[in-house]
Amino acid sequence: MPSLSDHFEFETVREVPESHAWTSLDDHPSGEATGHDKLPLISLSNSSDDDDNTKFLLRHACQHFGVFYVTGHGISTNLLSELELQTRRLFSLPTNQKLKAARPPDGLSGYGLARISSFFSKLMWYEGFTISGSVLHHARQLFPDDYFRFCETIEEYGKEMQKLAEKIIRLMISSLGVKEEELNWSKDLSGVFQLNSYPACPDPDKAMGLAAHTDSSLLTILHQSGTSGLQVLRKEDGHGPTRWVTVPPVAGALIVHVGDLSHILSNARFHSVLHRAIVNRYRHRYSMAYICGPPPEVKVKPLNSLNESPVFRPMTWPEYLSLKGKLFNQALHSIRVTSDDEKFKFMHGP
Ligand SMILES: C=C1C[C@]23C[C@@]1(O)CC[C@H]2[C@@]12CCC[C@@](C)(C(=O)O1)[C@H]2[C@@H]3C(=O)O
Ligand SMILES: O=C(O)CCC(=O)C(=O)O
Ligand SMILES: [Fe+2]
Repeated sequence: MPSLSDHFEFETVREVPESHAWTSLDDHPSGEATGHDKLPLISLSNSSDDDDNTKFLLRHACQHFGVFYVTGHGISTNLLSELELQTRRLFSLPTNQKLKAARPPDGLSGYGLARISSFFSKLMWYEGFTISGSVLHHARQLFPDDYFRFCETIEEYGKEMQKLAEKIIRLMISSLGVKEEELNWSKDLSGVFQLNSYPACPDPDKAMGLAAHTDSSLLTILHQSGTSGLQVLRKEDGHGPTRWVTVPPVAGALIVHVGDLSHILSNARFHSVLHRAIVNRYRHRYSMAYICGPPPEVKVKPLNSLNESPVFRPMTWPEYLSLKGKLFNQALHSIRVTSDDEKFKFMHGP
């Protein structure tokens, strides 16, 4: 299994070593979005909770794309630039300094390889930093003499993200005709930060930035530095051949991924979409994700007011994360209610 000792100084290598050479990058053709594949761009600037047009667009995006851009989100350009600056600052530290804040083997927070590395025999062209809970502890480990600005930026961004996530989730739920009250925990969302770094790579056709996955969140709000790299797996026009479609940075827009928990809440009307990050020959790329989930004790299950039989079993976020840690991209499928469960309910009651 890959470990932190597999870290190396990406900037110093002239070719992709065997340990990082992937053969599966061409599993599907890759390209720019065209025609019907163009990702939805939704403005939130004038949307109140009863804005039917925004809800219609959101519902369409969540059902047919699983990913969309939002503008009019209210996050200032200054804050986004500062976040990017602090992210660059973190990853530019010498490796031994970053390793002082290494994520422990079973821990949630800290610096490390992609968490999904254990499912692959090759390593990714990637370094990540996860912040769950207080940022202060990590900031002190990383920047012992000068951690104030880092903490301040993460805290300020966290507050803004929580407000934005709450707004989008409320709109998504009410776009399904479900009363907000059913989600009585929507004001207590929890959030995890994921800072991602993809150094420039001498042979990008051989290296994988972040392998294909769906997010285990309700939704993930992503800001990418000005370099392309994110791709989503799409079927052309919803039913044609499958291909990797690039999601380029759009000035002023944030990207929202529908996570597995929204897939569950919506009883599979909304789709968490497979996505990955590829790397660039010349440019070091960064992305900053706010991973938003329900309060840890809440059992997430298909919404009652959808009035249909639930196709997923109830599960808390921590339980789902632990399942994902074992089954990776099969986790969602594994909690689908099977016809055997239905038979059991029929014979023994719910
Ligand atoms: C809350 C979480 C979701 C995540 C695993 C984690 O515990 C913290 C990091 C998240 C992340 C970010 C990069 C991609 C991803 C698949 C990974 O390896 O770590 C996601 C995880 C996820 O959404 O399942
Ligand atoms: O870097 C990216 O664009 C993708 C990051 C991502 O998928 C994640 O943080 O979950
Ligand atoms: Fe992701």
